[in-house]
Amino acid sequence: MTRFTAIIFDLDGTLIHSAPDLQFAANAALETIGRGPLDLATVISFIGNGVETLVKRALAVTGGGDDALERTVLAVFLDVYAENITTLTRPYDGVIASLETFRGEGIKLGICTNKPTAPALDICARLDLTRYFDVIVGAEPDRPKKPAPDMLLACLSQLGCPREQAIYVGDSAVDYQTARNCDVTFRLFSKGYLNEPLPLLTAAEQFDNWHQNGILAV
Ligand SMILES: O=C(O)COP(=O)(O)O
Ligand SMILES: [Mg+2]
Repeated sequence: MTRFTAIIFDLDGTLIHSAPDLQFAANAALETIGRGPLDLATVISFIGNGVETLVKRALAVTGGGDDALERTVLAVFLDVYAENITTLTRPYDGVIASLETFRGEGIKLGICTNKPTAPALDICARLDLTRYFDVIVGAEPDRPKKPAPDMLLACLSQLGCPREQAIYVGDSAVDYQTARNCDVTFRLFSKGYLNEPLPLLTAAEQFDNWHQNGILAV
């Protein structure tokens, strides 16, 4: 029997392919200040550190911008995103079946995402994911984002799970570092939005297909 009793997942690029809706909102926000659109690969390379960073990076590559412009563009981005949050966003193939399997095995499930809490909850509700999770922790203004340990520790505490019994599954260097900062076992979904190289992971520490539930292998 496995020693793991809880699995906590990152959201964007791990459970869901959300980049096309994030790209739409980013480009709509850029358009309001006369900036041209970004392609999908560029937007994907900006995902993982939260929406503020995504907007900051989008402004930086289209001509720059100060804090006031960042705030203005972020507000438009969030408004547009709220209206188009699951237009194109879908769970990766095999995610639902995996969640069903984990629940069937009595494993506690959580989400720990740098996406703000409101859109994270909205997406889960619209994609019928909410029912699988005991806790969903999103970014809050007064809490340090990943890779700071705070969010993942909050998730563990709400699950009542000791850190040595948990796995954190993510798609990015931010997620890897978060798990390390919490001393939690990490598994990489390698077909998400990895945009920085990671230290060498063994084959058992990563997977590229949700139809293989190998992430629970020790
Ligand atoms: O909002 C982001 O930048 C990333 O969100 P994630 O933590 O779910 O990958
Ligand atoms: Mg991610």
